[in-house]
Amino acid sequence: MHLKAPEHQVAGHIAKDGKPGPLVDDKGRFFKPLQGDSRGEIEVKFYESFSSNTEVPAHIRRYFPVYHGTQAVESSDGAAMIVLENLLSKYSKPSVMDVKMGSRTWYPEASEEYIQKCLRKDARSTTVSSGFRISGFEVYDHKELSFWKPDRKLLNGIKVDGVRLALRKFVSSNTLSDTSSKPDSAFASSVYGGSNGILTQLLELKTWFENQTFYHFNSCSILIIYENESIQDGDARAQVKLVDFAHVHDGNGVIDHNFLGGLCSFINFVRDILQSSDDQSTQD
Ligand SMILES: O=P(O)(O)O[C@@H]1[C@@H](OP(=O)(O)O)[C@H](OP(=O)(O)O)[C@H](O)[C@H](OP(=O)(O)O)[C@H]1OP(=O)(O)O
Ligand SMILES: Nc1ncnc2c1ncn2[C@@H]1O[C@H](COP(=O)(O)OP(=O)(O)O)[C@@H](O)[C@H]1O
Repeated sequence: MHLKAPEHQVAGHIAKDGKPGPLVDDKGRFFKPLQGDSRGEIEVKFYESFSSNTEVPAHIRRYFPVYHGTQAVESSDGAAMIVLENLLSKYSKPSVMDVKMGSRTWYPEASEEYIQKCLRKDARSTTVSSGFRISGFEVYDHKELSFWKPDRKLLNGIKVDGVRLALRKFVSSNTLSDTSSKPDSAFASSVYGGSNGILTQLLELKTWFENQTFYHFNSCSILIIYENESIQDGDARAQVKLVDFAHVHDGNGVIDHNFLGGLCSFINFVRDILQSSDDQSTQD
């Protein structure tokens, strides 16, 4: 089995200091190392529960990676990994964004030290103010014919205006590394809009989150993906997926207000960008 590091990982842990990072194979699978601190255990428990939960409707299940169990990976010194569907295996030039949901990324059961660390990051980013933060993104630049990724440390400190700009850049075709050029939002309507677009998918997820009380998705991310190879022919292949369940807890019959609030806020940002790009094209 030939495994390699994923080409388009936009956030999260990577192989460092002797610790394994995620890997992908050529059969469409993504291997995520089981993290210590009970995180790996929690994530496996979530996937096992979710996979067998017959009350999750099929149209919601499609927003989650398919789970293929766990496996010791020889080429990674026998490290235990969670085997998932590689969400990008069918994309050739994907643009990808990771949005960490919720106005708090900590939860009362965590250690005081961990809570303080999360609180600092939440306050410095738009987590507290807007209910989500952009953890990372990568976008294909159609002028430069290459991928562009903003610096993660800079991205962690952006405020509301920075989020609006990032969401525009994510759907723009012009030179993105040039800070003086205004993002053209050329693909806003094909990616964010339409009956298969990001907004429609987010709204479908929101309807489920308004009712589901099985899980509390602490510190979980939404991945947004689209294909640049076909976007200029109007085929965006836009997808919303949920990832990172290392801090999911039982919902115990209570709505996940933290995730739901962040999702509503994120929907408003996306809707505003769609609205302003519609207004712009009417003026042109
Ligand atoms: O260790 P750090 O400071 O890089 O923090 C990780 C975060 O990176 P950040 O700097 O916030 O972008 C990282 O955030 P991203 O997934 O990169 O958005 C995770 O929150 C990670 O925790 P976990 O995988 O959810 O358990 C975080 O790891 P822990 O701090 O929970 O170990
Ligand atoms: N199933 C998947 N398929 C493809 N890419 C993925 C998948 N899961 C995660 N990723 C990529 O890896 C990144 C980190 O994943 P995540 O589960 O959040 O790891 P961590 O727990 O280290 O934060 C995501 O931002 C995304 O780029």
